[in-house]
Amino acid sequence: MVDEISALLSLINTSARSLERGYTDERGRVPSLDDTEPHPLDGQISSPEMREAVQVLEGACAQLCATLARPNHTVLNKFFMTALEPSCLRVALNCKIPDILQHKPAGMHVADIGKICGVDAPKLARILRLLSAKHCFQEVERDVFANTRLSVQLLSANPLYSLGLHMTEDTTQGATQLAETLADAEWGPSTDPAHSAFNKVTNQPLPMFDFWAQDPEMQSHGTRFGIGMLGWGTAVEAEAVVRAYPWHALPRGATVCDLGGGVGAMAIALARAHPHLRLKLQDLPARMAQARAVVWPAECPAALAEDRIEFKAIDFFAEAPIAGCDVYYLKNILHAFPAAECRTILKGVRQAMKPGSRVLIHEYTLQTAGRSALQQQLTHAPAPLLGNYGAGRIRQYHLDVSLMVLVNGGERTLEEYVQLAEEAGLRFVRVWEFGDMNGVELCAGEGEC
Ligand SMILES: C[S@@+](CC[C@H](N)C(=O)[O-])C[C@H]1O[C@@H](n2cnc3c(N)ncnc32)[C@H](O)[C@@H]1O
Repeated sequence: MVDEISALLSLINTSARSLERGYTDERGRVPSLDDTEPHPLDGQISSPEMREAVQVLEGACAQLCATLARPNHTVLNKFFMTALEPSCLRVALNCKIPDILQHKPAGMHVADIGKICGVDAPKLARILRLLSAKHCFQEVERDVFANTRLSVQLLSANPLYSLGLHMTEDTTQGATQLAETLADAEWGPSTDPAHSAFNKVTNQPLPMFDFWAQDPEMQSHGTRFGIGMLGWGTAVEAEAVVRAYPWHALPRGATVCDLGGGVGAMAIALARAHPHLRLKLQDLPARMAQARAVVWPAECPAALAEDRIEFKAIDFFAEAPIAGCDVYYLKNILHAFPAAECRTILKGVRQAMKPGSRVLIHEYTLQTAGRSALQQQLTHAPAPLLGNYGAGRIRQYHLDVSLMVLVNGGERTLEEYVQLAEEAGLRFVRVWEFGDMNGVELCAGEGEC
């Protein structure tokens, strides 16, 4: 045990020093929690070294604390009581407290904050104090609160604010019915997206996205989810794929179909970084209209002017995507659907492929205990950390269960993706590690791949 503790301390030391060096290389200073101006690195995709160091640091700190603290203490602190945190955060978000505290480096008395947002000041102080204990806000003197490096991420202009509202409301409320949903004889084993904990709590029969689209009172939830997804993408550094996959090796004029690409967040990143590619964006008609008329003219006019982008509406359950593309890219699509629907989508892609086409599925690939031949291809944490980095990669499991709560969906393991692909006539080529999520590359299952 002493050896394990020394090894964990050594991992903490090495990873923390590595992060310190990563920051100081850029601007000569490690950011402080009190900083309310972003560090230049905050808006950039992390280097693989810094990303790895954060995962090791978080995993090792959590493992060390779980090892050395009394177990009943840890169960209370890390599992039971944390359930209150989303509710406290929701109060702060509803009140837009980060906005209220903006440009107030010396802080503001809670009596004044309470007056602006109409919440009882003594109660608000207790909520802000709890959040301050985790560095989201700081109590600079008694009852005077200021922003921190974390709370400025929740300014209402930041898409993370919308994500926070969605998670602290839709997800948190839905999660209260998870145990009841799993215990339900019909809903427990069901893969119907309308048999979710979210449906139990909202007591209505539509899958979440349809409910938001069809009920006028719920449309704001759909809108904030859409904005929130931009915040999610930035926080999880989804754009790492733009540099980490060898798009540059594709010949000039090679075609990439972003299937279910929404308004094109990823296609825009690709079009900007790799102007030699021709992009095809496919999604439901409303998204295509929004992409063509609003998003691309503002975000990527060069691709429009140079005719490097084509928009084509699709229902991927009813038809195949544009035929003959070099790469079919599917990000965060399959995790929302049961296996039968995924096979339909992938068979459509298979039908559209030409010899040499590739499919790139960009999702989390869940790491489980044990190391199958396929799982060997994923990076494993250094001992004595859990092989999956434990708390250092907790987001994949959080998202997996969020999907279960909201739409009865879920993330998959690499083995499950490979099986789905084979059932659709595709063959596994390799897995790419893009940091948070991974890319599962497939080819048409015949001839040379
Ligand atoms: C979670 S979003 C992912 C969007 C994008 N790939 C990304 O990662 O930002 C799922 C996308 O699938 C699209 N979608 C859902 N059902 C569809 C269908 N039947 N045909 C085409 N697109 C669909 C949605 O409109 C949405 O844009």
